[in-house]
Amino acid sequence: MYKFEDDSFMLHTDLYQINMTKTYFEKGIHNKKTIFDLYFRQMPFDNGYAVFAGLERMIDYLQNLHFSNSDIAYLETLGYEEEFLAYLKTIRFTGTMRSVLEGDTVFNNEPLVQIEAGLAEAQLIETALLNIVNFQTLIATKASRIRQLVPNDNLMEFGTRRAHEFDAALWGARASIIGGFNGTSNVRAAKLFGIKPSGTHAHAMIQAFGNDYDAFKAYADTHSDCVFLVDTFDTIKSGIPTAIKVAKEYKDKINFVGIRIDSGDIAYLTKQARKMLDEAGFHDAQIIVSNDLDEVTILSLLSQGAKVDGWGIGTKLITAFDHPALGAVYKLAAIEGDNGEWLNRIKISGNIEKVTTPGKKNLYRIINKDTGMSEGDYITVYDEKIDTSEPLLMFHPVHTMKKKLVKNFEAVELLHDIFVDGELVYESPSVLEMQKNCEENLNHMWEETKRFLNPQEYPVDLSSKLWNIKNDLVETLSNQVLE
Ligand SMILES: Nc1ncnc2c1ncn2[C@@H]1O[C@H](COP(=O)(O)OP(=O)(O)OP(=O)(O)O)[C@@H](O)[C@H]1O
Ligand SMILES: O=P(O)(O)OC[C@H]1O[C@H](OP(=O)(O)OP(=O)(O)O)[C@H](O)[C@@H]1O
Ligand SMILES: O=C(O)c1cccnc1
Repeated sequence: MYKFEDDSFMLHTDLYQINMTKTYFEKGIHNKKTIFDLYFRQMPFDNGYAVFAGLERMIDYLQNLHFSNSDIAYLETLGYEEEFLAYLKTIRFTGTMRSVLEGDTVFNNEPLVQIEAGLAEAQLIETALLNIVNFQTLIATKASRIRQLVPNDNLMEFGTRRAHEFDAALWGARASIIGGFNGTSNVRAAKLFGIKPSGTHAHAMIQAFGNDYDAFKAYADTHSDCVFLVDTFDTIKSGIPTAIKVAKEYKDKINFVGIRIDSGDIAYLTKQARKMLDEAGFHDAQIIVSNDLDEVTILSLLSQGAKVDGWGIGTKLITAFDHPALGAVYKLAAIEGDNGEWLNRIKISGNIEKVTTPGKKNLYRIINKDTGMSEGDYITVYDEKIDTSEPLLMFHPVHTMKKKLVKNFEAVELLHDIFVDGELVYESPSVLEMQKNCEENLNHMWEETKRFLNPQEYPVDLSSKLWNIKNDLVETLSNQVLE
């Protein structure tokens, strides 16, 4: 299908990255060491936390980073010169990558991924890294929001048909599992990522047989686990009674898992369904619902006392319907000076929240040892030591009068070495382990951070040392502009 057998992801970048690389190369600064930070500024869905996802794909991308022959030949047709192309051919990822882990709860304005690499290398990978993290983190976060509402129910991701093409369906399914879903209808995702495939059947099958009874029987003849879709003609008058009838006729010949309702008033219908199934003795039969569900409809259905055991959620999850982009950015924080020292770099903005935090940094989660709960995240200069034997002063980086003194705490490092000087030193766990990691992270978060609506802002603070460095740099640069 693709025209080039050696197509690579290297050109999955914005043209301006290649143009900047050309400038760096021709000016001889392409190998200067740099630090880039990847972070987002606004909490998605106005949620109190986000769930990080995308690391495994970033690793795969960086491991295979190279311009293929056809990439180079294509760039030649765009007019890039031979010497520059010869240099591009040599590019591999030889830098150091540090990252938070998949399933970690993360927050705005903290470095999630830190790349320490030559300027050209670090620049060229920006677009792909953002492309991966922005989507996967968004979907994992939405999945986790849904999971918080129904901690014990079966959550199935049904979105492939409405996803923004194949890749979104695949990686979105995986992200949903990291955020807490039990299974996905996408069989390829299940195969590739070792996750649970889940599914029932569609109206087409009932239509093919012409009536509920023949269709359910046909399904029962050909499967042991049976979930019957009961809303094709009339849920109360035909679908549910017929499902019960077939389940009684087949008794132990099938495992009557339950029914699915995909239209109508879900609160009313599930209450009726529960009554009818219970009266027939099928107390364990599950009621699964679907139809354009999201957090808001689920919350409303719960408040109406809907009787639901399983939720199939597609369109609104896989497209992150109410907040379609995370908005993560990738900013240069430091560059090597002529004598090998780090020169801090900053991007000034009229909006104080958008001013970048300069330099090579470390990120810690401050866990209160008395409560086991997280007091906030704390960003330091990379070689700064946190003295856990002394109380720690945490203060809001913009509204500095908001402060607290934390005692008896531990500082857990959140950025892990993934590549060191080009060598992969990290092995990704299974997707289910990532889901477990997410649950464990959430166990350290206060309910006030996790609540669905208007959560409390989670502190992401700078150490005094880093705060001073940032403010001094802002001061110096704004004075320069004035002069
Ligand atoms: N009791 C309820 N309270 C709140 N929302 C509900 C309730 N029951 C269903 N919904 C939601 O209302 C919307 C109904 O959409 P719509 O009118 O398109 O469905 P429908 O006509 O019942 O079914 P369809 O068009 O799929 O055959 C869906 O998003 C559904 O999840
Ligand atoms: O509603 P979602 O959250 O996206 O979940 C997936 C939907 O996909 C199927 O519908 P189908 O493609 O047959 O369309 P329809 O039910 O909207 O007619 C299924 O019956 C669900 O309703
Ligand atoms: O298995 C199902 O019921 C299913 C799968 C995809 C989309 N809608 C429903």
